[in-house]
Amino acid sequence: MTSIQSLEFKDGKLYLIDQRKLPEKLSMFECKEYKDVEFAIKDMIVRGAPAIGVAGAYGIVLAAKKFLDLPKEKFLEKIKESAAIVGNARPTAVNLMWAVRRMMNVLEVNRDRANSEIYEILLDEAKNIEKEDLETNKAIARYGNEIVPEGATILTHCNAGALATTGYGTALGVIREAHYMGKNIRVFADETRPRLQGAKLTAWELVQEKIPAKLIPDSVAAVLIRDGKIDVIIVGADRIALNGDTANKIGTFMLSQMAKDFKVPFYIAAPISTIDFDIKSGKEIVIEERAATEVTHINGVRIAPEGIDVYNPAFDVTPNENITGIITEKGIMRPPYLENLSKLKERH
Ligand SMILES: CSC[C@H]1O[C@H](OP(=O)(O)O)[C@H](O)[C@@H]1O
Repeated sequence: MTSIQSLEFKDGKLYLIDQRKLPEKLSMFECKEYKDVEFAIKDMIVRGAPAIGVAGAYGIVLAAKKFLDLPKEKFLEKIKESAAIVGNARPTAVNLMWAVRRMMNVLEVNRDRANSEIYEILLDEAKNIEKEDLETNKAIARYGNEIVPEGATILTHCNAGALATTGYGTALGVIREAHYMGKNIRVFADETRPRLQGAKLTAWELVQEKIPAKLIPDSVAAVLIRDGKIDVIIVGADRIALNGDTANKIGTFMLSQMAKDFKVPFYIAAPISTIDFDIKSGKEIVIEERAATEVTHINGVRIAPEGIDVYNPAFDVTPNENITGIITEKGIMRPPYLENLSKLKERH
């Protein structure tokens, strides 16, 4: 059973697996204050929607610690300023702002308490968010296995594993669970250019646990789907609109279109905290654009000529009509998504 834990809050600091250095090196990045957390999210030391949400929550705890000795009003003001900085570190994954808002609600409710009490209450809330995430992933894994047949070949994209969450994973959690249930599954993992989360992170998780898998260049997926080699596709998500349109790592939309054309089931695995109940369609989702060097370089080595322009959107939006189902901790959501996802609001 996996024991990969992407982060840990200990002795008043947040420790993150430095995912930029995997698979060659397993090392921890230490966050002493909220600005370290902002940097870690921006530079993808920690990445993956649920993981950056939990990291963001602990960033606010670190802010409370930093400003503890200020007069009350200044203390509250500085925490709110820090929360805005951490919450805006990356725009697409809704979990970051969801976690920040949840922490701010707790701050507001307890604003009249002593600063030291507020610090402890915020720390407890961040720990709750972390604990709930792991429980959520286990529930997603159980429900997800309703759609994984014995002996299935599963295609996944990017990393929606233990490293993208506080543990176990979402899409990769379903795959893990199927493996541990003895379903004799095998995996094709897209390398996922340009940041190579599949090659560096998903492959690492699969190898750690000896889950039968093959790493493929992204462009191989279409041939496997066309040739009937894939039984089901399961990917993660960064933001889900109420109509089911889903933002996920760039390349997901292309997979979903191939799946639709060749009638391969295509599932999103995500916690309810990844649903944005304030937007009705994927058109409203902000897609993060990242640095050109992510495309022109690999591990710091230039592979494209100086002077070439680059377009590097980190995500794309899969239209709801391409999605067979959305696996959540409350069950598998099916179309009509607007009706069915809206019902989840009160359960969240
Ligand atoms: C379990 S959410 C994982 C989700 O996040 C990844 O994006 P990034 O690596 O840029 O944080 C990717 O979209 C995954 O599906």
